[in-house]
Amino acid sequence: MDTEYDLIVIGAGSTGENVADRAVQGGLKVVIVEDELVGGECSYWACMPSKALLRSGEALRAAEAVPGAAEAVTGDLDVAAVLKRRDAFTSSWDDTSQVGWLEGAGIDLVRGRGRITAVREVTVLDTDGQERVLRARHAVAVCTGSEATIPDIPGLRDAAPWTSRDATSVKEIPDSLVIIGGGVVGVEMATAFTDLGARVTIISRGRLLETMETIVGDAVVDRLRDRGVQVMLDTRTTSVTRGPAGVTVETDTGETVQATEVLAATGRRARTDDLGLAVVGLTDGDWLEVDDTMRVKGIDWLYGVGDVNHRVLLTHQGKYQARAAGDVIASRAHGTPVDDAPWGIHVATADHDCVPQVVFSDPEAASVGQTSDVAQQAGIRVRVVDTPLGGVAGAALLMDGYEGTARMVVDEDRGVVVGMTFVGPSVSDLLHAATVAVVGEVHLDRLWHAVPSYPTVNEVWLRLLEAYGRPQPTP
Ligand SMILES: Cc1cc2nc3c(=O)[nH]c(=O)nc-3n(C[C@H](O)[C@H](O)[C@H](O)COP(=O)(O)OP(=O)(O)OC[C@H]3O[C@@H](n4cnc5c(N)ncnc54)[C@H](O)[C@@H]3O)c2cc1C
Ligand SMILES: NC(=O)c1ccc[n+]([C@@H]2O[C@H](COP(=O)([O-])OP(=O)(O)OC[C@H]3O[C@@H](n4cnc5c(N)ncnc54)[C@H](O)[C@@H]3O)[C@@H](O)[C@H]2O)c1
Repeated sequence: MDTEYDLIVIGAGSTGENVADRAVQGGLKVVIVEDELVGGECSYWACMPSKALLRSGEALRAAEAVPGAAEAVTGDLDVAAVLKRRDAFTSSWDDTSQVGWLEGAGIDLVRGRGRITAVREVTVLDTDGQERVLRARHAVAVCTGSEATIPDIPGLRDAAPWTSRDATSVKEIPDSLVIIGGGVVGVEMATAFTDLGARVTIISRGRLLETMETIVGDAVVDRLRDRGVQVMLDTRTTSVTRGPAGVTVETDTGETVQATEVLAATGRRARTDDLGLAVVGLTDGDWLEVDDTMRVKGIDWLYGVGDVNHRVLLTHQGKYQARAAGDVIASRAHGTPVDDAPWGIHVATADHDCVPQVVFSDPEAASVGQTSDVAQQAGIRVRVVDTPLGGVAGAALLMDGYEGTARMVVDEDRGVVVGMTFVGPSVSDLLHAATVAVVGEVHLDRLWHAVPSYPTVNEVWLRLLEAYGRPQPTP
């Protein structure tokens, strides 16, 4: 195999695959280095298995809320079938098909642990202890992602805590699960393991889903409690001990929780510990600080793309960055013009204020852009418009007793939507229209002409515009 390439990509997760693909399409010779499974976290331990664990419960609840279908539901979830479907989505942790995709895309693969050992040089240590030195003519792209943190809570590390990987690859559902952390992983896994029959406690040091509008956390807390989950807010975990019967978790409110397993869902750290960053004057273990073309600040041949740059820890946003990075690496290699002005083809401008995200909780939450608080802190003159989703004909048809809320955040000076949040069943399908409105900075006057189809839940757009009020021509 060759040892010299135009571009070396370290990490074949969804981001690395896309950087490599775009660079090959741009005419570069590219190798990708992967230590575990081609496809990375999203395919095997994150998005896909977690959503597979959640989907069956969601489908069951949807059927139960529609008379006629509800009568046909005669039992509980079939847990074995749910896990089998999850295994199908992870290809039982076998990456053969994704390796086939790399081959088809013209990307060379080297398996092993990559480490930067000199300028534009990566040394790969394979599982047999053999080293191979690869050299890049133009660039190295670090796409090594992130991993779960285990917080410094007394006793937690010794209590064999689960991380998200253990939760999403679970083979046997524990009787009970205590989750530390009220972010996205905590909330989604509380939902999934409740669906799958575990008794769940979630301990959050603040609210749930704190980075979203408060309407989201409030709705999710109510629903989790309705479904028997013990939700402990504003509560710190002070110690964890494991005994023969499971774990005992102590908190600063004096409450104690006993459970079979404990899941640490307290965020992520960069996977850069053993990457040779010190060789190029950076600090091992740090996130990579990059510009909008994903180039590491101060090093013209090094790029950091996806989770590892800590801009936005989401698959779709990593892939978006990857399209910009793969294209700009090719342009810089060929000496062709670089379009790095805001919203140019070689930058990931949307990372700053236009990020869409769906949380697959019960009820679902979907948001894009700035929350009202963030917009206000940014100095925007904000008007917030809330409307209930249940009053929309499409929502009433979707299920009996539909409850949800939509919140529109308007920049009053520019007359555009800068943020949108939906919380309610199946709201993920409403999100992309909001993303287009926010990214496109579509003026509210023009949005009145974007007519939502009747009777779909999208009619909530009309309700929001009516609540905001239609500007009238001046006499
Ligand atoms: C439980 C969970 C659920 C999630 N659900 C969603 C979701 O529904 N939607 C969404 O958008 N996002 C979701 N995310 C976030 C998403 O998983 C990440 O944003 C995404 O996987 C990041 O992709 P990446 O390519 O940057 O990193 P990764 O997918 O982590 O890929 C990095 C790759 O680099 C490899 N690697 C690391 N170091 C080296 C090295 N030195 N040498 C060689 N190879 C190396 C790793 O083995 C890995 O394959 C979820 C995250 C979690 C934890
Ligand atoms: N549907 C999705 O898009 C999806 C699903 C899961 C994960 N993800 C992504 O994966 C990333 C990781 O998710 P996550 O939930 O682990 O992180 P997160 O940042 O969303 O939430 C972490 C939670 O842990 C709490 N926390 C942090 N340190 C703590 C400590 N020492 N003690 C107690 N609590 C502590 C935080 O207050 C927060 O509530 C997120 O950035 C998210 O975007 C996305």
